[in-house]
Amino acid sequence: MNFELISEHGSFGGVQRFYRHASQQIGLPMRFALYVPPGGAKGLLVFLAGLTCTEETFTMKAGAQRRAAELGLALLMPDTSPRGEAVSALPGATESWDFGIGAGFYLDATQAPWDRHFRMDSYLMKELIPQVQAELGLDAARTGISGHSMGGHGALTLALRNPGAFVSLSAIAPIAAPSRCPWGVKAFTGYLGADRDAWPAHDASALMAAQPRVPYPGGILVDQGLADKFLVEQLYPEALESACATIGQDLFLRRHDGYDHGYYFIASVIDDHLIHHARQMGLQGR
Ligand SMILES: N[C@@H](CCC(=O)N[C@@H](CSC=O)C(=O)NCC(=O)O)C(=O)O
Repeated sequence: MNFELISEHGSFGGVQRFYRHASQQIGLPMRFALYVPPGGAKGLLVFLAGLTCTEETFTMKAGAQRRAAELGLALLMPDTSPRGEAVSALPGATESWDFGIGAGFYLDATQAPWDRHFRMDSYLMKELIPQVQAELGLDAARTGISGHSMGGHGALTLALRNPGAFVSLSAIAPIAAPSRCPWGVKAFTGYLGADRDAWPAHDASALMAAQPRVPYPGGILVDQGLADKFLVEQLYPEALESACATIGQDLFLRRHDGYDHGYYFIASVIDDHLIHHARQMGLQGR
């Protein structure tokens, strides 16, 4: 494996590792975190983090390792964008927290100068996930994807753009209709261009409404806090709800009073997401 181990830490009988590797797709070094449960992985959950996050954020703040260990789930936590001097030097890469570094939006940019390194879709789907699956001896039937906010957008869009790549799908407070919200409009304009014809292919609600068949017959789990300051302006869960209803996709959209957009909310619902994925993989849930 061409992964350089940065650190490893015992965790609930398994091991939490942090790696660096030279990414062919990104053209730069990338970091990621991988939790391997005791006894080896029976399944793999990819969790994509949100704006401003790194591979450390979900790993250190969500508290997912305890239940992952019980379920036999490995957890893969990628970074949220390319980083380094070559990226920091790009105009606009560091000026705001919702674009550029820490804000890769899990797509392949088509617009210069972003198209050179901002290739998070190809990085994940053609490079990192296949390499980690091979390392763990797992295939798509034992791989699920989830994410938070921008990462929820990433999980939904990568799953819908790549039929058969994942057996299970969930999201926490996802950006569900990026073509309609300020975060998404800014990212899509910068990375994909102002021509909106290119946007529906990266918009979860548009993708869902266009599915020729129900993509996740076991249902999709989405949790949303109602005290989330980004809910009305940025997230649009009702657009995903409507799109799922249009094609007959079961969506378990749970709205929670009193929870905001942060990691206290994620930590409060993450066990249910791990169980959802384990069940879809045919692993025994508690
Ligand atoms: N700096 C921002 C807040 C940024 C923020 O809330 N990021 C979220 C993801 S938002 C959508 O993708 C996050 O997960 N942050 C990491 C954390 O540890 O909470 C501001 O000033 O509002």
